[in-house]
Amino acid sequence: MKIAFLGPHASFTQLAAAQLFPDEELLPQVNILDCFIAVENGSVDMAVVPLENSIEGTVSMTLDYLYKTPDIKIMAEAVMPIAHHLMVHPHCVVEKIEKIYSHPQALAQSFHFLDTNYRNVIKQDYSSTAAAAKHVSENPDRNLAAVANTFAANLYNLKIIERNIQDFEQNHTRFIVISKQSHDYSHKNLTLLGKKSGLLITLPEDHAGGLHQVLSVFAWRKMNLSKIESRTLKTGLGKYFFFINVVGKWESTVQYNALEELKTLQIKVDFLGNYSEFLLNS
Ligand SMILES: O=C(O)C(=O)Cc1ccccc1
Repeated sequence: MKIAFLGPHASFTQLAAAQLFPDEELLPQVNILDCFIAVENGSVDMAVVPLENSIEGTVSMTLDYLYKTPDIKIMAEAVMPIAHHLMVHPHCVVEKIEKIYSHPQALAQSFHFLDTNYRNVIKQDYSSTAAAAKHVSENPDRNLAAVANTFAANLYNLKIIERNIQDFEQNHTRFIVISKQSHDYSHKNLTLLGKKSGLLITLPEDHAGGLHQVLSVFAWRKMNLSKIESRTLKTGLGKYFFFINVVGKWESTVQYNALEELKTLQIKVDFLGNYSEFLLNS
């Protein structure tokens, strides 16, 4: 099987993909959109992309493309502890660092550290932490730094000058496996954290109690929600869709009835699947 991931090699997403798919062909993509395109056009069977971080919140690009591609479903979810390190080329003069590159989520997760210690240094968004590390390694004549993981430091021959720079000790990222097939993915060697289902909800129009109606469909069936996130529809200010996670594996008739009730209320539902959540190593 072919599995796309947000690359290049040694990105956090690759570390997740390698644990989820140790025996499959992993194909690095330049950005999250390319992961979705590869699944959409069938050049890969699945892709692994980041969905949410415990410090910085949702990866909005992933949520947006899940919404835009209703035939792409979630097959599994995996949670991985994240540690960020500041790294430079061995020739770098640390006192003269002019720019720090990383994925926007990594820069945000290390914001206070970087703001305190490198206040006057430009922070530059890059497509991934590993791409930032690669860029630093390819520009040895400039005094650049990257925020990335130890695998990237080793692969791109960079020197770690500050370890564990994330602002909070507890730092976890949730990755999802996306595919055009919706069956539940299982993995016998990974720790199973639980089962859940995912839905994207769009209300027909803005009216009093609209969201309450949606929530009541789950509430009276005692379906416990573990996440509800609103995201702009990009059709004007104040217009949103909702990403919802329901905890546990639900009896199919209960789930079917809940989805039917939402449709009766003229609520647009994209059911993303029933899937397992795994714990990964850092
Ligand atoms: O940039 C990476 O390496 C990624 O895989 C995305 C990401 C960024 C920061 C924390 C977790 C995942």
